[in-house]
Amino acid sequence: MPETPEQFDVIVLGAGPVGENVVDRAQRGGLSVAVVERELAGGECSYWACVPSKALLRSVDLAGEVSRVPGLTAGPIDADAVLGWRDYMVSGYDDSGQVGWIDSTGATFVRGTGRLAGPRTVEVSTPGGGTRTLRAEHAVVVATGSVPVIPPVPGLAEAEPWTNREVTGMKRVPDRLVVIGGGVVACEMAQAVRGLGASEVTMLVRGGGLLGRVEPFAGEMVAESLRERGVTILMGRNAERVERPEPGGEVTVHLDDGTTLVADEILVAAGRRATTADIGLETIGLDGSGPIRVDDSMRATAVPEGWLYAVGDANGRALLTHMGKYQARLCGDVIAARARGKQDDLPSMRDRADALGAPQVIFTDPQVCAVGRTEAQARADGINVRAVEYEIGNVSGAYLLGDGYKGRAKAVVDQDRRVLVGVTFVGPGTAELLHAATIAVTAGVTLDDLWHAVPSFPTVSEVWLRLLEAYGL
Ligand SMILES: Cc1cc2nc3c(=O)[nH]c(=O)nc-3n(C[C@H](O)[C@H](O)[C@H](O)COP(=O)(O)OP(=O)(O)OC[C@H]3O[C@@H](n4cnc5c(N)ncnc54)[C@H](O)[C@@H]3O)c2cc1C
Ligand SMILES: NC(=O)c1ccc[n+]([C@@H]2O[C@H](COP(=O)([O-])OP(=O)(O)OC[C@H]3O[C@@H](n4cnc5c(N)ncnc54)[C@H](O)[C@@H]3O)[C@@H](O)[C@H]2O)c1
Repeated sequence: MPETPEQFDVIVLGAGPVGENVVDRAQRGGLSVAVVERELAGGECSYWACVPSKALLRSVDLAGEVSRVPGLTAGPIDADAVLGWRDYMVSGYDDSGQVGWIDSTGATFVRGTGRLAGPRTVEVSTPGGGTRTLRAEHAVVVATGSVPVIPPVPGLAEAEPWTNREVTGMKRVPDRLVVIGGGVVACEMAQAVRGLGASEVTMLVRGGGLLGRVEPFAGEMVAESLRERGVTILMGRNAERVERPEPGGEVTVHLDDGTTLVADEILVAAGRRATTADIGLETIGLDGSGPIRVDDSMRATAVPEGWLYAVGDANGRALLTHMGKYQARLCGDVIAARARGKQDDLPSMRDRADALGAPQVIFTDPQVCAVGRTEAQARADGINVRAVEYEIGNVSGAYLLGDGYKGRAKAVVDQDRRVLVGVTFVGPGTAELLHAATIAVTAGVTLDDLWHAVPSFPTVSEVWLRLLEAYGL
């Protein structure tokens, strides 16, 4: 006899940071929620991405800062201690704290791999080999995140390359590392591995620059800094073939210019794809070949009756934890409102931030902090643009931070509305400047109003004043 499905108002597939936030908001909205997780509650972000990568970078970043301050010398970094700090920050890869938090919300945590089995139904294969069938009265929310893309280079998959999981979880620092990619993961991890003691780190960058989605000068400044730290960056170079005859032994990478590199490990940081291929989307007429398209309330556009939602990396809007969590908050609220027949289109219930351009901090030294559009994007969008730039090192607050401070700021202005549509800061210690820019871009604060937001002397924030002056105020 088929078992009776367990009934919930909402089923969330995936308990990463994004799924957890849907749980929180839907529970607060008075709905019963089940959340299904096949690995660790907390997701990629907590154990193999944001948290461990920033834990590994912290001492490297601080050593760079100390080296710029006269009278201080950074001692050698104790890599084992840093790896221990990383283990602490990921709670020893134990999710009992996060599961305890989910329990405390009143939601039902279900450990296992979930798959859609027709409309509103999720089948969970549990670790003990059993199956549980869950049925949602109101909504199923896909929050399954993303997985790394392994390019189809002959021999690469067989060489068991490192991905974000192995590099953030490394037990010891490899002496020689080859990195495929020039994006965010590649830059942050090249800096960490080199800073923690690798003697050779070589990046293979298929295009002509690093960090393709931000202003070009940001990639150039990060490239210069990585080179100064001893990282080799091969621009326009591709791996053609990879060999690792002995599992765990040396890796040989054959490049497209006929040369070879030999390393202890090879890290693939070539982008990610949404985890949608194996979650049963075909049972509801979707193909699972990419991110799930959603409207601004996170509802899947291709599903009749509107019971399927997708948030975070799974919808492909912005592969960033804070953006996924923002989507999750509004998604949980929208589902609760719709379930109760309440107004579901309050201003807080639609995604505006992704279209404006998600804020992002890249934790290299220099940090790269950007929100809104780049100048090129703004022009392509038909905005009447004028961009201004300023060397952050000329601001008193920056040069007081240490000798040879290098940084640059750029503001992209919509001349017709006299508002900022994009801001980029590149420089040490600029991460905390970004939120002011995010507020200005999101709220459409005019330059004439910004003029009255007086930055304190001597802080790096005085760069705001200099940008306005560069524009002509
Ligand atoms: C190295 C690295 C560093 C990063 N650093 C930052 C950073 O500093 N700041 C930032 O904002 N972003 C960062 N990111 C991006 C960030 O990690 C992601 O945007 C974020 O994790 C997305 O959250 P999510 O909940 O959508 O997905 P995930 O964190 O991937 O969680 C999805 C969860 O769903 C589960 N799941 C998947 N399929 C199923 C299934 N069928 N059944 C049950 N459970 C399932 C998974 O096990 C996982 O726990 C980084 C990414 C990487 C790779
Ligand atoms: N600090 C942060 O906010 C942070 C940190 C790490 C990751 N993330 C997020 O995680 C996501 C994934 O990061 P990522 O670095 O893997 O992706 P990415 O999209 O930033 O960079 C991918 C890189 O791989 C290269 N590439 C793609 N296919 C290739 C191929 N076949 N051969 C060689 N090179 C190839 C691209 O040219 C690019 O340089 C990003 O979207 C990012 O937003 C964020």
